[in-house]
Amino acid sequence: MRRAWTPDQVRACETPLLDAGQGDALMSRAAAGLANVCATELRERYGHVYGSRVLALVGKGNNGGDALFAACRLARRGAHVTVLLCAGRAHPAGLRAVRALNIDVRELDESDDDVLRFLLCAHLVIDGIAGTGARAGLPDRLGELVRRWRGRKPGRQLVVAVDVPSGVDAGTGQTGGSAIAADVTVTFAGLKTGLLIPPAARNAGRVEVVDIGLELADEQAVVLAVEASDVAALWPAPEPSDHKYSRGVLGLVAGSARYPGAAVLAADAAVSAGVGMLRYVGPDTPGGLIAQRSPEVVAGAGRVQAWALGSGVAPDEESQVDAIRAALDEAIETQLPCVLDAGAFDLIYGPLGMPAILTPHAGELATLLGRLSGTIVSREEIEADPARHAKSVAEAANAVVLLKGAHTVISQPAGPDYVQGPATAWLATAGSGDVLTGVLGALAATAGRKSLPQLAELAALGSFVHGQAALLASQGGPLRSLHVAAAVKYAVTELRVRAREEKNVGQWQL
Ligand SMILES: NC(=O)C1=CN([C@@H]2O[C@H](COP(=O)(O)OP(=O)(O)OC[C@H]3O[C@@H](n4cnc5c(N)ncnc54)[C@H](O)[C@@H]3O)[C@@H](O)[C@H]2O)[C@@H](O)CC1
Ligand SMILES: Nc1ncnc2c1ncn2[C@@H]1O[C@H](COP(=O)(O)OP(=O)(O)O)[C@@H](O)[C@H]1O
Ligand SMILES: [K+]
Repeated sequence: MRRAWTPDQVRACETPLLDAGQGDALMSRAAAGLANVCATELRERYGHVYGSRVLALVGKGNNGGDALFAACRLARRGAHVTVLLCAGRAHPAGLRAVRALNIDVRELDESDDDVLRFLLCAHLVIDGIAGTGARAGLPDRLGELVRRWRGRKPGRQLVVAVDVPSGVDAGTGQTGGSAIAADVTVTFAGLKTGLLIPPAARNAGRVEVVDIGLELADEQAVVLAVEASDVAALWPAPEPSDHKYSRGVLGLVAGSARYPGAAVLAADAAVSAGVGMLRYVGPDTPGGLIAQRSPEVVAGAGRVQAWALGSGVAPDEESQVDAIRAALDEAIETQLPCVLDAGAFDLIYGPLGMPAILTPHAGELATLLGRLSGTIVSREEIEADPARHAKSVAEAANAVVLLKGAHTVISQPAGPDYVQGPATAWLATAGSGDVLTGVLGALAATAGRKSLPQLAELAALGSFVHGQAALLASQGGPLRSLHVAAAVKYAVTELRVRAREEKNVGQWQL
């Protein structure tokens, strides 16, 4: 599991060390780790550190201090370093150190063309403008220069951000008007929440963590991300004594005459994800299509351990809307977990009476937010701060909210958020959300876990595997949602086999 902590948590962890006079040692470790990553990246991209042109952008805080000490280390290894002071002042000891090495130090009072020339000619730009102490957005002139640089940036140029990309809010993940887009972010002690949360997560690039001797407690992390090594342990697997009913039956109310495909895709995905049994509730179209494609599926209502409701159900499809209502009533009575999508959102007016995962995209989240809390928010506003808006709906609906998008944000009323990064943008195609509903439904039915924190973890697991299946289906090119559904089986199998091989254990020992 990847874990992230708020800047305040990291600061609280630093304080005792700073009080004990360890500040210089922390910065020295941070700078050493940063310089090592920069050197490795330079060697990989250009073959050498010696002779490479490095530009360090330096703000007035400790983030700039890290950049200055790292710049010294690179200069000692033969790099041609230029320092650009972006805020007039800079970390005094760091500045003394670069001056002692006769490193070229410039200020932002150079002309725009000169600053742009420095930015465009460097092999490596180190972004030490601002770190965890900063707000979103860059100061006006700097922001404008960064925008112009981004528009003309050479493809091979490397940008390494110190701790967080400048211009992002290290806590909330907001980016303001302008921010640095890094290839690599070298962060200290542990990930800051803004490195996982979109839109800032897009600016971070690959994130490397440098150990500077702080101990952040795993259980206090507030943003998590499921990764490949978690799947084998978390994915519900049958015991030798299991049968189809003990494994878990999923009820699916999805699809309609207008949108039959949604039901076919969700059913296919649930079967591919290894549900004990799937019961499909709905009209002959799409019921007949499901029977043709997935003969494992049983038609008609019956006892289930979870419901997946709403994909491809239009509000005027009365019989399907009634079936969703009946399933919700049953779920409230017996506390069955439900996965709610699309057409099921129209039936949510307040806190839900059963454990549930809602799977809106940004437009659907905007509608839910309006209905549940009277807040009018546009799709764009949600995309600029998805974690906050997902949390509002999670609280108002007392449910897990999985907000779909390039990054998937999973929020719950109390407990950590999860953010799953994009696996492949080819997944942005019709029907891929219906596949996700099927995967989540299968997990809810077979995991036997229904507290909201457990459902949030399952939602993150389902989202991660959905992405892995998309990678298998895509192979770097276009994909069909139907193929993503089929690939769910292979994604789970591959990750389980890999874990078995790594642990060198037998078939039943995971
Ligand atoms: N405190 C420590 O012990 C350690 C801190 N480290 C570094 O220190 C950083 C935090 O240092 P600071 O608290 O000095 O904070 P920053 O280096 O983020 O600087 C904050 C200052 O930048 C200015 N600023 C605010 N928003 C800005 C923006 N959007 N663009 C440009 N400038 C802006 C403000 O005047 C603010 O005072 C961390 O991110 C990390 O890089 C590391 O050296 C490791 C040890
Ligand atoms: N740019 C993107 N990169 C990666 N994944 C994406 C991107 N855009 C959308 N997705 C994912 O694709 C799926 C789309 O779901 P949804 O919007 O419900 O589509 P549909 O209703 O057609 O099934 C979600 O899982 C979402 O997270
Ligand atoms: K930075």
